[in-house]
Amino acid sequence: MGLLQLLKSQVLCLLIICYVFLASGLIVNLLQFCTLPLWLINKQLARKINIRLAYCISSQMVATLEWWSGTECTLYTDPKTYPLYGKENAIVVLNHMFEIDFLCGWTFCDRFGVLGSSKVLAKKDLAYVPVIGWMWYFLEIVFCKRKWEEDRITVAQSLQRLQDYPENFWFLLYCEGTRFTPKKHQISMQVAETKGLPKLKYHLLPRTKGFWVTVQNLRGKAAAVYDSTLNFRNNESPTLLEILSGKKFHADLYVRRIPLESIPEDEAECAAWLHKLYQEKDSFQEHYEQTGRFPGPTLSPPRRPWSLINWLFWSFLLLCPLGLLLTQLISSGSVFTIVFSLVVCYSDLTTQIYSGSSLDDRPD
Ligand SMILES: CC/C=C\C/C=C\C/C=C\C/C=C\C/C=C\C/C=C\CCC(=O)SCCNC(=O)CCNC(=O)[C@H](O)C(C)(C)COP(=O)(O)OP(=O)(O)OC[C@H]1O[C@@H](n2cnc3c(N)ncnc32)[C@H](O)[C@@H]1OP(=O)(O)O
Ligand SMILES: CCCCCCCCCCCCCCCCCC(=O)OC[C@@H](O)COP(=O)(O)O
Repeated sequence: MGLLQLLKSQVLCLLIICYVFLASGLIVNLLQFCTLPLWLINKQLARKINIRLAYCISSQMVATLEWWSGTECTLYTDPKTYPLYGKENAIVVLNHMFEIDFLCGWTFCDRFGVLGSSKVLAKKDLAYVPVIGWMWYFLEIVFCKRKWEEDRITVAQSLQRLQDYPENFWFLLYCEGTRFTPKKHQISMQVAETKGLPKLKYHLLPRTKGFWVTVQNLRGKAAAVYDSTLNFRNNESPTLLEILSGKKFHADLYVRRIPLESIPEDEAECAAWLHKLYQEKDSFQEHYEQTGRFPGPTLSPPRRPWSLINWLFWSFLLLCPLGLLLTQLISSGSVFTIVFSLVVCYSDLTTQIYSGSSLDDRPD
């Protein structure tokens, strides 16, 4: 482990990153709350302001992936459709296998200039999470209770509201509905069997209702479905904690652009279409497993400096007063200072001693 890597893996760094994220996030949430009266006067302006405010939060997580951990992202896609990305509204269908798959999605959103406005069909519980959930409320994120009797009305209504959305967005749909685990896979393949559907090896059986309602309600607004399949090199499954500790990974994303008009309108036909799509996605994963790459040409859309600039701005704004406070406390020699310093040093030390990486790095 290099010196820089060792520095990045310190608990103190993690605490600083989380402090900046939470403090800035709550400030942004407050600013978003202040835009409430504007929604009554000028809705489109309120939406545009909220897109920029949301960028302040989500781009910090993108910055940790791109600039702090240095994770690289390669896109496998048709060069003919590449110029359309970010220039049109799209429904993104992504496999849900990794803890940080949403973060890789955000990274691509940033690279194509749609990070602030991008949306997801998210479970309702996430709406109550401070910072991210509250930010989503002002971004008009679509929430579902995973109770179709209720969702069929509320999800459709939320999607209809996006018809006059003023900026381009990508709408993310995890059709599997939950993250892949062997247990969930086993159950969903039992469902596949009872429905007479072919088995999937790398995906859960997709839930078709959310896809159908999304496609139907975004017709005329979204131009295409981006069928996206994500994987990490060397069979790795990165965690958020590893990213925050500065560990580097390499993500590969395979994207196919499918015009929305080519998707059937009838619910049953649309469901059959989605099942076929997941069988194709499964074959792409099989290809990746066999060859270590997805089919087709690769492109590497460059990371942009804005996420880093935003992160540095908030860090400067929030760490300067904290630094001044700590300097004052240290010069006063209070009991709090000593106890706080000891706790931080102790936790750093124990992490170093017990973490697998430091043990692995010892000479034989
Ligand atoms: C160029 C670059 C391109 C791309 C870049 C990539 C991405 C970037 C894009 C945007 C990023 C933006 C934001 C991302 C940020 C963060 C995201 C983070 C978090 C969100 C994650 C979530 O919250 S996921 C959970 C919520 N979402 C979903 O659940 C969606 C899928 N679900 C549905 O669609 C459901 O149908 C529903 C929710 C609408 C309703 O659910 P309900 O449970 O009521 O109904 P079902 O669908 O289950 O209907 C019952 C039918 O299901 C069958 N069944 C039963 N058991 C199973 C099983 N185990 N598996 C499959 N099917 C099952 C049952 O038999 C019923 O069958 P029917 O024949 O009657 O339909
Ligand atoms: C700068 C960075 C600092 C970060 C420090 C703080 C970390 C805060 C992290 C907030 C991340 C919020 C993004 C939420 C996305 C999580 C994905 C998710 O939750 O998917 C749910 C699905 O799978 C369904 O789950 P199940 O209920 O089926 O199981």
